[in-house]
Formats: sequence, C-alpha cells, structure tokens
Amino acid sequence: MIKGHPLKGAFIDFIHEINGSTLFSYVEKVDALDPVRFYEKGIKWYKGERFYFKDREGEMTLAGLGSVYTIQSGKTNRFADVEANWDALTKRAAVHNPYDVYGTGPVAFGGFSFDPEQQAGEEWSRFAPSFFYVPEIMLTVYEGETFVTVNVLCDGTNSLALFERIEERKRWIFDQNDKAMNEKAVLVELRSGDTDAWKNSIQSAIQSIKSDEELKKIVLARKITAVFDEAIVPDHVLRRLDEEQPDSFIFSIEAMDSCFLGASPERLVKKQSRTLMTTCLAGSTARGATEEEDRKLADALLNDDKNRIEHDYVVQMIRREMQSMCVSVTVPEEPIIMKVRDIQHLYTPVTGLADEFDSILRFVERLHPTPALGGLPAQKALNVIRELEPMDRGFYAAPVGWMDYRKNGEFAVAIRSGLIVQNEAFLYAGCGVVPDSNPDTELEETTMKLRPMLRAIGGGNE
Ligand SMILES: C=C(O[C@@H]1C=C(C(=O)O)C=C[C@H]1O)C(=O)O
Ligand SMILES: [Mg+2]
Repeated sequence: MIKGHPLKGAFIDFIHEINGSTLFSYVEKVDALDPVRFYEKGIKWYKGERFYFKDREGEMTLAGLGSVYTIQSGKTNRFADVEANWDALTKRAAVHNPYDVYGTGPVAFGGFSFDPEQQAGEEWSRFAPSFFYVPEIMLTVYEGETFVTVNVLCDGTNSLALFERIEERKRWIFDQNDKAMNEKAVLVELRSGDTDAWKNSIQSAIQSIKSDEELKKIVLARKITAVFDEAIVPDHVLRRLDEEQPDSFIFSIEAMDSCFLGASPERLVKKQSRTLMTTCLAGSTARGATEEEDRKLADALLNDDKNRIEHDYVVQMIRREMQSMCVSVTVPEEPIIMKVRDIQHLYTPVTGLADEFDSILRFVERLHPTPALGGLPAQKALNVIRELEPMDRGFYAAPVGWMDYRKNGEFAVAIRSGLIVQNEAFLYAGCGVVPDSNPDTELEETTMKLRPMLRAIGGGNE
C-alpha cells in the first residue's frame, strides 16, 4: 500500500490477525475511465485473467483484472459447491466499502458450462463445469459513476509490498495514456460444418417431439469455425462488440490462452437486494431494410403461431420457477418485440420479489437451462441434445456473470458468442425446435444469429 494510504493501519492490523488465507478488499471512487480501455490496458500484467460484463440497459459495467482466488467445481453439485466456497471466502473477508454501490467490493466472475454431462470438447479444456475468479483490480461503472475495487488475498506471509505493487499497477492503468491496439488478424477460412447433417438433426428433433407426448421443445445448436492467419487479439473483438451491439449484454472471460466472449440480448437473472429480473426470449425474425419493413416483420412475428408457441414454453417454465422462489412475480400477458442490430425477438420481461438473503445462484440453478436454450421439459430435451448435437457447448448458452458478497449479481445467457483459442474462433448459434419447425428456416435463423460475432471478428457481413 502506498505511503499515507488511509487503509494502511487497517491493513497492518489485518495481516497480523489472520489465520489462513483471507481477503482484504477496498473500494475507491475514481475519475471516469472507459472500461474497455481498462480491460485492454490490463493485458500488461493480467493476460489470460481478465473479464468484462456490461448489462443491456447500459446501467452497469464491470471489468476485472487478475485472479487472486479461483473457484471451480466438478460435474455434480456445482451450484452448491460454488456457493459454499464463495461463502467461506467472503464471510471472513475484511471489506472496506464506504459506497455500498451495486457491483462494488468483492465479486466473483465466471459461469457454469451448459451441460456438464456433455462429452468434453478439447477447445473448452480451460473451462471447468463451473469456473469463477476474483479479480485483483476491478472497475465498476454504475449509473455513470466509476469505482475501483482492489482485492488482496493475504495468507499471513505477504507484506505491504503486495499492496504497493497493486497500487502501482492501478496508478499506471489510470494515468498512462498509451494508444489502443489495432492490428488485426486476417480470416483465411470459414468452416460451416455439415449443414445437411445439421438439418437432418432438426428433423430428428421434430420426430422426437412428435413421438413423445410430454416433450414439447428442443433447442439445437451448431458451431462454425473461423481460422485466421495469426493469433486473434480478443481485445479487438470485445471493443467491436461493445461498439456494434449497444443493446446487448457484452461479456468476455479469459481463461489462460482462451477467451470466451459475446453480445447476448438475453438476461438469465439479475438480483439486486430483493428484486429479481429475468427474461423470456424466444421466437425470432430478421430486421427490415426500411423502418416499414422492420415493423411488418415485427408484426408478423407477434402473430406467428410457431414462434408464439416456441416463446410460450419459455414463459410457462420461467413463471413456474419464479413463483416457487418469490413472494410475488409479475409476468406480462403478451410478449413485446426486442430489437438488436441483426435480429428481432419475442420478449417477455419477468420480475419478482424475494428474500434479500436468497442467493443469486439459487435462481441460476433453478432457471438454467430455460426452454429458450434447452427445451421443455429440460431433462428430456437435454437427453436429445446429447444424442443429436455432435459437439460440446462449453459455456455457450450457459450462465455467465458475476456475484457479490451479499448474494446479489447478474447472469446473462451466453448466446451470440464465441470461443477464441489462438488463431481459431468457434462460434455458436441455436434455435428452438417445435413440431412446426422447418429445417431450412431454422438454418437461416442460426445464420442470422451468427452474424454479430462474425462481424466482430472480421469475418464478413459488415
Ligand atoms: C439459441 C439461441 O437463441 C435463443 C433461441 C431463440 C429462438 O429460437 O428463436 C431466440 C432467442 C434465444 O433464446 C442462440 O442465439 O444461439
Ligand atoms: Mg426460433
């Protein structure tokens, strides 16, 4: 800690008293700094250990650098294990947070894989069935104000030198005015996979639904691979997503040499004190070239039986789960339209009131996967997905986000996303299959959903 820092005395007392490793966390209010720039600058010391998360309303952004503490779990019991691990750390932490603003103080960022029972794909080797880390330095922008949180994991042996090092890095990040990086890898090949085989799997899913009275919907996804001439710099992709998709969640999570990132329109769940927000998002159509065409497409979507059914299964499940966990739940009668740059969706926002001390993870566990990404009922749909999808979804379509030391936090559904490993990018898109699905139309829908990531990595469709 630098000389004269107001928390120096508190820190010295703290390191003398601790027994085992304990978190010392402090929050300061700082001048505004572009959070993408903060993330980019962090590459100097924290490459492979950075995250970014911006909500779709633009109300809050988090950017984290470094990893002072990691939480991972096995395939089973993962929500309870993560919760217990995080609780144990935060209960003993010394937190100096005079601001008490949402998203400041100790935060763990990460997520859960879509389906831990899916056969592990090599490209996802850096991502455990659940994977979270606590940053060393984190920037929070909340309603226009900027805060920085510093987390130090003290084990009784580290000294003030560790604080000095972090403070020095922090100062460099805020002071140094270096230029943004802008060189760019060139796309050499786009592998779309076997689209005929994929359409056959849609047909098989339709058959599965028709032959099982209980099974209503299955979401199937596909993966494309973009190969570049040299290593892709994920920072460039993040910056482009942030600029090109102002109405989406923007997220990025680095895990050593891999980076998973995307621009998702879909909130899984947000908890702020007693208030819960979640989203039913399913049913899709294109954007129009003119305002009038755009409106016509939206009207057609609102009145289309196939898409309304696809959407309604999501509403049914989310309403049921939320009612079982909340004291009150509000679900609008009819969906509205959500528009993002390349696509429009049927959208039903859901809110609820729960106990302040309920954990965000309880909601994540109960809601994931919603029928927007898995199907209805979830377990049966997952069995069909395991059988028909020849890939590991990894963190695609899964909960990605953050939780704080007060059981609050927010998770997006990590769609419109891709995994970057060296010079390859794996991009994913899926669609909701119901008996009236048409394989050609579903293929087109997934192509449309791939566009934001393709544009951001520089793979055409500007
Ligand atoms: C599965 C994806 O998107 C989901 C499927 C939708 C649909 O089938 O209409 C719409 C929104 C998302 O909930 C994806 O983007 O990969
Ligand atoms: Mg659809």
